[in-house]
Amino acid sequence: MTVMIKTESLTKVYDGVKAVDSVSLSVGGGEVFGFLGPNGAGKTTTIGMMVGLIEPSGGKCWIDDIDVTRKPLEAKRITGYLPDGVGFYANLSARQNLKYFSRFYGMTDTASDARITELLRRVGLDKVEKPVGGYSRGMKQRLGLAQALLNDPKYVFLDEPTNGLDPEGVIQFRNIIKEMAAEGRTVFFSSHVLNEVQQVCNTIGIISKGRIVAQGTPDEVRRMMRKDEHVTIKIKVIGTMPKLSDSRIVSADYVDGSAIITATEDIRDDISEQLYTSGIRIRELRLEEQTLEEVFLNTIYRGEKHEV
Ligand SMILES: Nc1ncnc2c1ncn2[C@@H]1O[C@H](COP(=O)(O)OP(=O)(O)OP(=O)(O)O)[C@@H](O)[C@H]1O
Repeated sequence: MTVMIKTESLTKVYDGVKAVDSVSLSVGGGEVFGFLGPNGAGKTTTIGMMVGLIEPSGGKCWIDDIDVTRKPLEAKRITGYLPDGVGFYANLSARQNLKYFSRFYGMTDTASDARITELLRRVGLDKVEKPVGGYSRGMKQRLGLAQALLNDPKYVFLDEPTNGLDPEGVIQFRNIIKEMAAEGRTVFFSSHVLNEVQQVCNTIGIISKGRIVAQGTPDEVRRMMRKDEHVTIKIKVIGTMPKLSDSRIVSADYVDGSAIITATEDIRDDISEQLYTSGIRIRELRLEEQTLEEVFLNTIYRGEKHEV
């Protein structure tokens, strides 16, 4: 897959502290990329630099081979952006708000009217006439999405789009993201909720304290993060489980015919050999897979903030 969004050592320093620290990411065309990290990790700042709103202290970002720092206007033409906490004119309707934004894209009235009608229908706001001031958070988010799609962008950046939405709103949003991907758009969206990201993303990047700590498909990230972790092995035998001796065992819990072993590496073959030699029959011997949730939680407590 061709890489269409790329950052290289993207860095932002605020008051001597690196809010974003050498972030290098690559996202393939048509992918849905989940940018995952806890509050304050640097997601908004990274996206701000990627959409040309925040000037980086260092590093580079390309969208579709356009250098965003050097040609921000060119990049904005093919980019849609839903900021965290999107703002609208409270006394105008959804249509009037979108009409106002469409002027920034230099769209003709006929073109924008047709596009706005289609987008309002898509986000389920075509029948709502009241001013946006009376909208729920979910409705405002959906209107924000329509605004982000006004210029029919190839690249869509969504900053915490499901934050504060009720479960039904989250499902609607997820479906719209899937639709956008099916239309061939590349979607980059941030979240601090792992489940959100797992449901719709082909690839994910985890940011913690300004640094990327893992990147790849959900499976790859799981494996990558597990590499320097201890492994957990579950054993069940017929009869009594004997104590095992192996210098790579970090801790062990023995209960009747079973044991849970934490070791520095996968030692199942050696365990199997030991049990076999002692004449013990194995009923179960398996490696406990770490869930992506556990990987995420372990990861976010690891990153270090680097002083300049
Ligand atoms: N304009 C600014 N001036 C100074 N510090 C800032 C500024 N913007 C962000 N920061 C700091 O940079 C760090 C990263 O913030 P950022 O908003 O990018 O994180 P985030 O992952 O988007 O979190 P959240 O989900 O809470 O918005 C935080 O420590 C924040 O306080």
